Amino acid sequence: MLPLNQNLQNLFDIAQKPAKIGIGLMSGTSLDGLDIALCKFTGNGLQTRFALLQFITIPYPNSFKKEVQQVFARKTVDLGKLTLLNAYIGNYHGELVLQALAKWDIEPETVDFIASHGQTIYHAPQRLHKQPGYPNATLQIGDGDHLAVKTGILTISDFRQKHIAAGGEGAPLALYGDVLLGGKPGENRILLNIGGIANLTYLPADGDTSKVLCTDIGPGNTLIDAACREFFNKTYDEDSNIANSGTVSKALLAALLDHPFFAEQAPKTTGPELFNLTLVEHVQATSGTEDISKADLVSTLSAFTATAIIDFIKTNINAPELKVFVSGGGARNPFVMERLKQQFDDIKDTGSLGIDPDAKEAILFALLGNEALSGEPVAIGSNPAVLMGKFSFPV
Ligand SMILES: Nc1ncnc2c1ncn2[C@@H]1O[C@H](COP(=O)(O)OP(=O)(O)OP(=O)(O)O)[C@@H](O)[C@H]1O
Ligand SMILES: CC(=O)N[C@H]1[C@@H]2OC[C@@H](O2)[C@@H](O)[C@@H]1O[C@H](C)C(=O)O
Repeated sequence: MLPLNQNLQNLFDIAQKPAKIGIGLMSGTSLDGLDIALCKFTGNGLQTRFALLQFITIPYPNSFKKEVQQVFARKTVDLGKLTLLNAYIGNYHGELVLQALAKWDIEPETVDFIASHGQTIYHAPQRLHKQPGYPNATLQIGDGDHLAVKTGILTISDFRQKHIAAGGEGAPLALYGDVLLGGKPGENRILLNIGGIANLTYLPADGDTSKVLCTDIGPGNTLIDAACREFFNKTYDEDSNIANSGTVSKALLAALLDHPFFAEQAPKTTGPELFNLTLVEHVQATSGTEDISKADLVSTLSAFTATAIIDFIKTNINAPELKVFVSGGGARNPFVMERLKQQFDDIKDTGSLGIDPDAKEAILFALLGNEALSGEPVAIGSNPAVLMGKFSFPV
């Protein structure tokens, strides 16, 4: 038998390690920064055990956000810019990983793999694009080869394409992490992530995976952030100061909740391609609420996020003694959280499960990387049973 080349030999060796050190990277739709989670894994599948060794969010400078916003969730873009950004982001994320490792005093050689989500640029499930003959589609940029070469670490990336190839919408991938790490026999649990978009996983007390539901719900922070950027020159509504200074417009809230997306059957996915300020302007025009103040608008958009979540859970999840565990930046939005607390008796953040609420999505990608290396496809209801991610070698 011929010897394996160096890349394949290293891959083989890493895959066989009983304990692996992996870095999960998430750059979400909020474009606030790169989440970097250094994790240790033993086992795989339902036997996975993990420890979060280090976590940091490295904020993006405004100049970078502006660059990405030129192509983000836009139907028409400068293809030259998109091409440059694909390479730039891969390399930049590699630099940020090296910075984080230096800060933690950890040698890159001690890390077995990086699992990188990349930056979603456009998410186009059929329900959005409605073009006959075209499949569900999604695009994440920040090429894994650049990360691997920059850091010298085996990199696994572009996780969503396999999910689509196997019949999914490419999201939410939280399903796989939540089922492996978040369930507890005897407890009806909801793991709710309020990022740019809000999504949840319902894990039933009896462990019956055919009843597990994982879906996007609607906007999380994306509309609140967009209104703050547009009208207040702020990146987000810190501590809900703006929302609390305004009044919710009942007419606008009802009109927003009337959007057909909410009547569509779950599981379903969405993004800022649908939930954006153009949609809000349109709904304001049709509901005669164009003249409300900008603070009232932020209040109403915050109420929209909370009410869409509450309505979804009340309509779709009929289970007693629900325990709701929240993660994502929205867990720090008091206006949204207050409304959720009024409806659910048992609601806490995922920290009470030992999962840092800010790190949860970065941990998810590290976990998906661990599965890609040494797991087996896990069947959860009718969800695609696949191992996801593409391998990039440092040399
Ligand atoms: N103190 C706070 N008050 C209000 N909102 C906050 C606060 N801290 C964070 N947020 C919200 O959280 C957002 C960041 O959330 P997060 O990092 O979960 O987004 P993301 O990872 O980009 O999302 P996604 O899950 O959609 O990919 C901010 O843009 C802001 O809207
Ligand atoms: C296409 C895409 O990037 N979707 C994100 C986004 O952010 C939240 C929600 O929309 C979720 O569906 C998904 O990310 C998480 C990590 C997921 O796949 O579970």
